[in-house]
Amino acid sequence: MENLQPKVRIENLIKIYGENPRLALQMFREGKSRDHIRQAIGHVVGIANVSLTINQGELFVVMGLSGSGKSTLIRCINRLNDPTSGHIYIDDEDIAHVEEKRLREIRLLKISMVFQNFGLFPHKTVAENVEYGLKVRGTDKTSRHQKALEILETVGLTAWASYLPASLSGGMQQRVGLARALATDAEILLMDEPFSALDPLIRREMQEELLRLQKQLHKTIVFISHDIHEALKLGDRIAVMKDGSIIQIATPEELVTNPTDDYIRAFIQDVNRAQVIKTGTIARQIVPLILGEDNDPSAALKQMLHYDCNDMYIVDRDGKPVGTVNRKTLETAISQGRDDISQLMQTHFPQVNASTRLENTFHLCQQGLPIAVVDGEGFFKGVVEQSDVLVNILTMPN
Ligand SMILES: Nc1ncnc2c1ncn2[C@@H]1O[C@H](COP(=O)(O)OP(=O)(O)OP(=O)(O)O)[C@@H](O)[C@H]1O
Repeated sequence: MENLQPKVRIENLIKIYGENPRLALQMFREGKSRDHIRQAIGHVVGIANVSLTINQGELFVVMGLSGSGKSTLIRCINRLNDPTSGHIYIDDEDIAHVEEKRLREIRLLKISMVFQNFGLFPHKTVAENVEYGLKVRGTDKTSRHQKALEILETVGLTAWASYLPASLSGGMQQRVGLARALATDAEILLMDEPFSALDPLIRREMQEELLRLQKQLHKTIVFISHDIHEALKLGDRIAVMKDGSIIQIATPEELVTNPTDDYIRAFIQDVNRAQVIKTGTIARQIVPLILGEDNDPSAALKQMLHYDCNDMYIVDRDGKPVGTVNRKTLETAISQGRDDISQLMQTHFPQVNASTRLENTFHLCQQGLPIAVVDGEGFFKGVVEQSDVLVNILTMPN
């Protein structure tokens, strides 16, 4: 992501549950362990000194096993849980220390929380349900109805606007709930395991729906999940929690390629890495030959020897790949005194976008040539060899 703008900044957050959190806080600061504090005075350190920044427009997943502190963390962001110590800045305003009145305004205007069952009102129509968030924010009737219809169209439920939720299937009701959360003007969405009660098929549908809507809406989303596959699919970044602390914050790719410890490794051991790693990440950066400029076969051969490759890419003057040249072909051409590379070029070659996951690059390996990796505009970014693809799919990181 470019131009990262912090939206939520958490600094040294500590949340302790119990009668006397100050005493427990003191013990914690003296270096007593979470277990020790629980055994000694029965207090639970829910969040044990967490700092992190969530950027504007980011879908930030908080993942961890049951009891690791995910809900506690997300509930501190809108102060459903009062932090014991630390700061939570939302747009540079410390929500941990604002007065009640301002807190209510922030909750109303900036933050929307989505729970597991979405809690639709059974006696309100689908449209009225979607409008609800806007209604409590004081949006007038015409505008909120208009907005509700727009968002219902986005989730493909326009025809159901005047029905009661009970007339819709479970999956459709979930979509209404999601539409309601997204229809509010809240810039920050806190989603606490919203899809975990759904059957796998609907769950996948909802995940895709969320990703699709997020592309249009660019909300800042904090999404809790205990499912690594969901986290990897949805998250721009993922924070992995354990015992109230954050063990690693990383992009999905970093997490599967560079886990920091055994706890993370255990999480990712069953992950299909090919579905996560982008081809661009493993591309080798090489300087290709430029058509019309690098015409000398001997110089080209030298370049190939430098990279120790058998096939070299040729790009046009804009930097887009146009073909490859083979080492043997070059050697033969040199021995025959031929000197124009464009005559030796093979114009059929495999090409893939840098953001393509390895699982969709795999089939290109069969062509026997290194694969040209290009960016969104088609400019040459590097190559991947068949062996690069296989090694990255098959090898677990250390
Ligand atoms: N109201 C509470 N009173 C006392 N302890 C609590 C309270 N809420 C949470 N805890 C404790 O804080 C720790 C973190 O709980 P939290 O609910 O944040 O974890 P979680 O990762 O969201 O778990 P789950 O996935 O099961 O919802 C746990 O040890 C839990 O027992």
